[in-house]
Amino acid sequence: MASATPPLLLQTLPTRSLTLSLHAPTKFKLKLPPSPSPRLRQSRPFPPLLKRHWTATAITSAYVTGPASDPIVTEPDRKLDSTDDESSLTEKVQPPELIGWSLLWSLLAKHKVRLVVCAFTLVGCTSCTLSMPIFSGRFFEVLIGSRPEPLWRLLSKIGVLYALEPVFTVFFVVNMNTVWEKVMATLRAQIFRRVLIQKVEFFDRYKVGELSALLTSDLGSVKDIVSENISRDRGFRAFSEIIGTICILFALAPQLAPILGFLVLAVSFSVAVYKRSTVPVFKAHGKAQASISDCATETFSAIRTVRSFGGEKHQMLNFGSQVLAYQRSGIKLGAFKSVNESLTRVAVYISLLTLYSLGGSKVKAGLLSVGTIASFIGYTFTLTFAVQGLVNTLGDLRGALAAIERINSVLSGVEIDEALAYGLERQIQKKEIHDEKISLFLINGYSGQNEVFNTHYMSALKSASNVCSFAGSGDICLEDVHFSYPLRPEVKILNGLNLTLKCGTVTALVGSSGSGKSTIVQLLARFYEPTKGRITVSGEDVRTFEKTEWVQAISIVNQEPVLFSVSVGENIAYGLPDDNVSKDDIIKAAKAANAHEFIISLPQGYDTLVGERGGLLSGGQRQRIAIARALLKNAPILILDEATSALDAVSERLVQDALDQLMKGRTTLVIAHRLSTVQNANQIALCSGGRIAELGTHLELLDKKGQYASLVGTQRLAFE
Ligand SMILES: Nc1ncnc2c1ncn2[C@@H]1O[C@H](COP(=O)(O)OP(=O)(O)OP(=O)(O)O)[C@@H](O)[C@H]1O
Repeated sequence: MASATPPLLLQTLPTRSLTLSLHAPTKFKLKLPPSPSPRLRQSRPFPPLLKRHWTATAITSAYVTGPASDPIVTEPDRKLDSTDDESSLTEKVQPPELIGWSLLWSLLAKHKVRLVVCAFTLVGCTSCTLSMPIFSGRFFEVLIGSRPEPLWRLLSKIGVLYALEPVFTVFFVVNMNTVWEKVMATLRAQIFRRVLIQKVEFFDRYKVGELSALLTSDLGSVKDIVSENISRDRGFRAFSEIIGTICILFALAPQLAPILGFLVLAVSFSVAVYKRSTVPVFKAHGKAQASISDCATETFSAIRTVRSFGGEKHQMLNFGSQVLAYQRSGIKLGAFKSVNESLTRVAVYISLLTLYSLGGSKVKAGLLSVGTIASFIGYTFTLTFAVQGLVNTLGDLRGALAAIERINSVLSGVEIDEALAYGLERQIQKKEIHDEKISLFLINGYSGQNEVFNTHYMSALKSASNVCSFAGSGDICLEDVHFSYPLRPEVKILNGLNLTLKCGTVTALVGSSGSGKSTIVQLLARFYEPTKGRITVSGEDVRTFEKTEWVQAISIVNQEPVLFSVSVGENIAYGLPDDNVSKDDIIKAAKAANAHEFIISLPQGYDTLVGERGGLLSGGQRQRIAIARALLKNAPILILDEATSALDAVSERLVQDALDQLMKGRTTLVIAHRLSTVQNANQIALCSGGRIAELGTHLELLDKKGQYASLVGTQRLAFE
């Protein structure tokens, strides 16, 4: 039976510092804080039972301290220390942001050499650009004879400028773009990973379209801030041209420069203020676009349902209304943009007119040379375009900041599944450092991603290698399990449920619809954690195992198995995603699952693509591939959640044979609506009112004449 003592290592540690062999052969050194709080030892077993809030400690006490990823605990965990102190738990602290300055800085810092080249070439191309109007002025002076310089010499200088500017530009653009693409690739990977490690309720809360938009449109806005602002008159170039031009204007004609400078500032200021006032319109347009994408995703992913209900017209009307909303906001946006454009132009013409009248009179009075005024005209244009460009860049920057805010608000870290994140971190740290795909998910020297893993909690985890041996040799017990779904905390689904799944035997779970059968499966799979009580395997609380390791001990075959849109062979090999699975093993599993015959009759055999979610295969074929996948995985715990209920008689027989093969020697939980499946189980548990109301064999429960007997009686047809 389960041990009543919470297995948190910290609670039983006799000394302040000791070495634990948790992950043989690696020894983990666990340093305890100088004065462990007495409350720490009395604290409840696991943080997930607590109402978790981010604290400053969560940010500073990073779990992973280096590439070797040995969990060295260096600081007391205030979350555990304060478990009895509800007031400190309810203290609201801003969770860590995914995209912040420190992350961006650490990503950019990896490309110092390229950034230095960018800075150098930026200065080079800006200098060339800013020298051009001066040479244009000199050109006019040479033409009218006021400058005693040979034309060929001047032209050759201009030629050198014209040659250098594009060369500097190429180096600037290529390096800047490369740096940003690399930063974006890492950010994209980090966002994907952050979504992946969220708790399951996070996926209940957000739509798939909303989440994929973070990686596409939102990150696209962040990418554009450099990609779309790398050309001349945008971004850094525009900024450096503005500064350079103003300096040159003051040097050339201090009497004219203040007026022009003031005008240009007025232009930029008015445009910027005006553009800022259009932010809500831009946002509404972005939202309308996202709704279109949501509607299309939902329609196409449910195309069979749409078709079966003749829902095309309904979906068209729905899509049409989204398109019209997008169109309306686009037209509104166009009006704002046109006003923007003309405002800028009006301001430019005012600048030129001022220059012509003031500058012209000064030239006539002999206070300015013709060459200088010609240069001024050039600088006026340079300045105008640069200001416009910079304002556009600021607009893009605003969009990018809004996108970052959106990404951060969705992925701010409060719903991270720490037990999963911890295991995943260890897995990817273990991978070859040279693996480029994996290195995208690791940021050397940046600890911001890792600080979320609670040090004490994680250092109490059991050895990964034990999971399957524990699960294969002992019973699984649900002890006084209470549970409510996080999105509906007020509705109690399980209410002190106790159930023992005896090692190597089959337990059938029955009960009316909505009684919580699938919920039990989700708890066993650790998609959710009990709100009270615990689940043990061989007496060990399952929370002492890393989630990534726990999933190795459990196979689930659902009514609607999901296949990936890769080949049949790859789908079966997904049972062991980390290893190189031999074709022989795949075939062996397929044969045991009664799938080999139909697979070899497919056009490309095991290399046949199965289509999106396995849509190119029949339900029974999909099911047998899922069983082959589970057979290959060879997990000691098996859960069959109505695995045959969607099949016809022939398919069911084939699948049932495969399942019988799969169940051999495993601790199995079966949820089924068919009596034939249920009555052969070693024990039958009837779930009702959030508890196990009846437990026994088929005959025992029939004799009891309780709920099971009436279920069999009243639903005999459904059962048979
Ligand atoms: N993700 C979720 N969030 C909130 N409530 C949920 C969620 N999933 C299920 N529920 C609710 O939990 C209750 C139990 O659902 P569950 O799927 O476990 O029942 P079940 O016994 O498996 O039913 P069935 O036999 O119809 O599959 C239901 O009232 C359901 O509405």
